[in-house]
Amino acid sequence: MNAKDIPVTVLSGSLGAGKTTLLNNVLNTEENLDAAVVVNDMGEVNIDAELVEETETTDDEEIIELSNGCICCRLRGDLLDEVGRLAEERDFEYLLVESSGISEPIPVAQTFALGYDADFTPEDTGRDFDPSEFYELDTTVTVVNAHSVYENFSSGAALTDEDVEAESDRMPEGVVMDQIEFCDVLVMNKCDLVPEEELDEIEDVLRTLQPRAKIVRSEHGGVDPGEILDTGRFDFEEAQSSAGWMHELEEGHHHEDAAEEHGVTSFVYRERRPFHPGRIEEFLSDIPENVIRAKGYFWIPSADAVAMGIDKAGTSVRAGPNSRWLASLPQREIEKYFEKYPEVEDEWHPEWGDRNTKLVFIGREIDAASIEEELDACVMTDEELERDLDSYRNPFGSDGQTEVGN
Ligand SMILES: Nc1nc2c(ncn2[C@@H]2O[C@H](COP(=O)(O)OP(=O)(O)OP(=O)(O)O)[C@@H](O)[C@H]2O)c(=O)[nH]1
Repeated sequence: MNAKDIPVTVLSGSLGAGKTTLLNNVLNTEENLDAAVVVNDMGEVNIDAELVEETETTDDEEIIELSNGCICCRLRGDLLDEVGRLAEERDFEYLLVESSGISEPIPVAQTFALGYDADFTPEDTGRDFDPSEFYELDTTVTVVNAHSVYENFSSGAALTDEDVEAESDRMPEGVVMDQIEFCDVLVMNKCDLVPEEELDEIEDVLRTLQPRAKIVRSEHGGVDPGEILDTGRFDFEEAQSSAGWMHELEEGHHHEDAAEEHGVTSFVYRERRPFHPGRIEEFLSDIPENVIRAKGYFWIPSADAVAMGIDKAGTSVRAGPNSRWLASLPQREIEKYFEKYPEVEDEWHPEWGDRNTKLVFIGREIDAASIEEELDACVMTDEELERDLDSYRNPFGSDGQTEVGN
């Protein structure tokens, strides 16, 4: 193995701020980028990793998924385990870690900066591996949604730290503030959604909160890879002197799972039968407010060849064609796919093939049972399924994901 330290970039940012978009952008911009990627998602199903995988990854890239927990707490040992395994297996130039929207950035950074400590000994993972031997924390990046900063502060009043605290309560992660305060690069994403003349003000707010970071504006995560990879910006001494970092050192890692601490829960909805297009459209235009984020895909009969994706971030709900169902391809192609991914064949439905619905909901104190009930009511009845399926209207168009409702 190479003794050289691999620079690590840790991406943080609130739910839906655009971390995955930025990650994909960076992976696709630079040809032959020799990077390994760790994606951490809160839900049981790692939709983020699926979304990252959908974009073309070259053989040079490897994506590790860590699901159902957050890498700053419960999955911290797993993170160490995986990056240890990676370093043993092969050489690569960069390690990119996308933490879940609710991860506290400090413990994640500490994992790389300090390696094991008294609480996380190699014995915990049965591995004699200290990440700081092979990795060097290089850049901590926080992606913020410029639009939500704008929406919260557009009253014209002076912008204070309290405003941001208030915003982070709403967001609903008190973590947002930590994420802004603790980073080397602050990506102000979704600039396209903010009036041009407001951008400077938003940047001022962010700079007040985080004078040390380099602020980079972006639209759809379009950031030059050089801004976040191997920048050498992480400064252990300086980071250590920041209040949050000290606090974390003193507290140790016995904090609750960040998810529970902030009342954030998630659940997955799965269904084999299609949704009635009209009813699911209605559901999507009226998703309960405490659902902060919804992601995934569903099937409606009127769009037989394509899976409909949904993406809710803040008040915006987008839905529309996402990717083709395998079942719509020629049999020969399907067989080829089965050879490569036998698990897909295992789940194949005799009539519908791979068509199915998988939706992840993340929210603050969400009522999973009632959402499930509402979705169940969107599923087509036996009677409806007997009709000619092509006769159903597709309300989501054929042009990618577009805004639903209001
Ligand atoms: N208008 C606009 N939309 C954006 C921009 N960046 C990302 N989006 C959209 O915002 C939504 C959320 O983006 P993601 O990249 O999935 O966000 P994320 O931070 O990875 O989300 P989580 O993993 O759930 O925390 C998607 O629908 C993106 O297409 C942007 O700059 N402008």
